[in-house]
Amino acid sequence: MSYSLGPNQYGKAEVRMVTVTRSGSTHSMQDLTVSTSLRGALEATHLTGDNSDVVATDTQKNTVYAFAKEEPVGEIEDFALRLGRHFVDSFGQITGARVMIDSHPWDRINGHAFSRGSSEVRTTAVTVSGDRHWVVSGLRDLVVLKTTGSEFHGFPRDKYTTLPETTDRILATAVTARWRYQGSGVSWTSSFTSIRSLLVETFASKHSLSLQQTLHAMGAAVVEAHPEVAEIRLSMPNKHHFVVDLSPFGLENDNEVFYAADRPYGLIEGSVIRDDAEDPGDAWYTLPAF
Ligand SMILES: O=c1[nH]c(=O)c2[nH]c(=O)[nH]c2[nH]1
Repeated sequence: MSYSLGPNQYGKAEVRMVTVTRSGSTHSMQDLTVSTSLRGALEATHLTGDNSDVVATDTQKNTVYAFAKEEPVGEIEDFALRLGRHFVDSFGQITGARVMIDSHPWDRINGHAFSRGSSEVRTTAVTVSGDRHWVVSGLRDLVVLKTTGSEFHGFPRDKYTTLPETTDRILATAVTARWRYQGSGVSWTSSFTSIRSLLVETFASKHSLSLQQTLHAMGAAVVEAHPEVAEIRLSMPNKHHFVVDLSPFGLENDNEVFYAADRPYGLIEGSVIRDDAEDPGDAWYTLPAF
């Protein structure tokens, strides 16, 4: 029986870091979760335990904190690019680095006090390899709901089908979106802000015959308006709201009282890819599926 070492990577996952910058009595903060992951000539540690090429995950964590002090963190994409570039350029045996950052929102109360924002998270995953890099940004847990403008009917019925057809239902989901940038000179935050509003506005305004159709419309709106986006992937759980049967109580329920089920949920996932999208190269550097 023979075998060999397969693809591998290693790093520090979920480094929690809060930074404060002060401009007189007005303070600003960033609340980040940073994960680093390195690839390269790392056979020795796996095969013999020789660690001479292993940049310790503890060192990776320290680098995150030190970089935040040495230069303002700025936009998460730029911070991730600086970190990834550092690992690849500083260590000959490290050929690839992926830095993933989640940014957790806080709302300002006054100059130096904040309240935790929604559970929505802004994300980026930057991969550096040789002298190339890929930036995949997105968001997670963008929870949206509409009380009308959603139908679901025309699906096949067999002996296991009980779902009634509907021409008016609640549609709710928690959007995870990731989009791969192409080209250069992207203004990360303005691109993010515009993409986020397109997702929200399309969800709200597009009359829905299925969550699949809504997902595709949301992705298409982004790709149409943003030439810097090569591809967008969306993962959208169908947060079912079932009309409660009130007939046992002699009451009619005219789409007014719902049971908000938390599981199971339909999970609708899909992507929209620009026809002339830049090739992301090596499969390792493409997005994980959804
Ligand atoms: O928008 C929907 N898509 C489905 O595929 C599906 N399946 C289901 O039971 N309800 C729904 N709703």
